[in-house]
Amino acid sequence: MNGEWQALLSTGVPPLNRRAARDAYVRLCRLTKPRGSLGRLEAVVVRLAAITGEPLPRVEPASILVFAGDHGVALRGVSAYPPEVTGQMLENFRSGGAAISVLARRLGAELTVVDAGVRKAPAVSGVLRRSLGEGTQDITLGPAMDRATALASIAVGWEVAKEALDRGARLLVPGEMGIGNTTAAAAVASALTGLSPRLLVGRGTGLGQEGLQRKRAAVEAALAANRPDPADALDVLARVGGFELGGIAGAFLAAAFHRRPALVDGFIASAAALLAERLAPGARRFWIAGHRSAERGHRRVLRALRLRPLLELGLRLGEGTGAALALELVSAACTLQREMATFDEAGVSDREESGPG
Ligand SMILES: O=C(O)c1ccc[n+]([C@@H]2O[C@H](COP(=O)([O-])O)[C@@H](O)[C@H]2O)c1
Ligand SMILES: Cc1cc2nc[nH]c2cc1C
Repeated sequence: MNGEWQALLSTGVPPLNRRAARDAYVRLCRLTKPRGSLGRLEAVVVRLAAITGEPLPRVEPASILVFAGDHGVALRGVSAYPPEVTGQMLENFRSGGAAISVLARRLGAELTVVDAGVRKAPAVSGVLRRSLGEGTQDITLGPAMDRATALASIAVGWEVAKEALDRGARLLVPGEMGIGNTTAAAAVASALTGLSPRLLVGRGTGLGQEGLQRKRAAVEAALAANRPDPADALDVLARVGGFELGGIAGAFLAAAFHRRPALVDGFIASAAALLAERLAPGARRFWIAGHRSAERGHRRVLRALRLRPLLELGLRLGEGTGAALALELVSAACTLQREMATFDEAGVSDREESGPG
């Protein structure tokens, strides 16, 4: 278990490739458009070049990795849906009926579904079995898992991501499924940022006012019962996190250490990204925030990550859906960089360097 990833982690996050970033920028300036007129798409291309070392970056094939895990705290009325939905959705992901399955097909992206610790996983083929238990323990009473299991959950994510990269994936989209996981993600985010649970607890799958109060109390109870150490991200994951959060964190780390971009999805994926950034400071520079979800705390978690989302569509689904939608734009940005004509090629006059007269 203490494999490649822990050795790499100790070497620190690799540097960005400034030369490739500069070459990408120079080409963007030569393309037939007013300078800077593709706005944030230009920043995306420059960032992808810096990450991959390729001035003409490509993001296809992309690989979507959905990590599923259950949460003991889900039995405390903190979600609008019953906990068995997590396991039931595994079959739906696999058979192609879930939102992320549809988006993956549209994008021509590979979709890998990982059982990282679902309580009653259906016996279906096509789901990677990497289960670390039948859901976490109830975090309002004690730790979600022990420290060794938290490490193992990160290793699962790293290994699944590494396998996708070895199959040729050029970009990763880590997503998740887990009834109750916005409670765990809020506790993780509160522990890591020091912000009050009040600012980070939202309605998740659609809780009413009473449920929201219960959920806030549950997060406060979890933090009081566990006292996670904010300076030790692994402790935070073990005490108030979840198996799928660890998996996502591992996938984000694998992307950064192998110089591949990853897109950040919603609130849970962002809390996991913050865990990963605390484990390997600077890894955030290898990730692009896809979408800001409607979940209350997401803006603050993105701010802690210093990432600005490409989209704000009000989704609150998870699974990687917001990031998958952003991938359409990221992919378009790369195609523009590769296929647009330069001023020279098209015989179009470039701008005057010094003003008229
Ligand atoms: O990604 C988000 O921002 C997001 C916001 C709200 C809900 N979700 C999804 O809904 C589930 C968690 O919601 P809950 O209410 O059960 O904590 C989990 O499966 C997530 O994928 C996801
Ligand atoms: C049906 C359903 C699908 C989901 N996908 C991610 N979270 C979810 C929560 C529910 C309830």
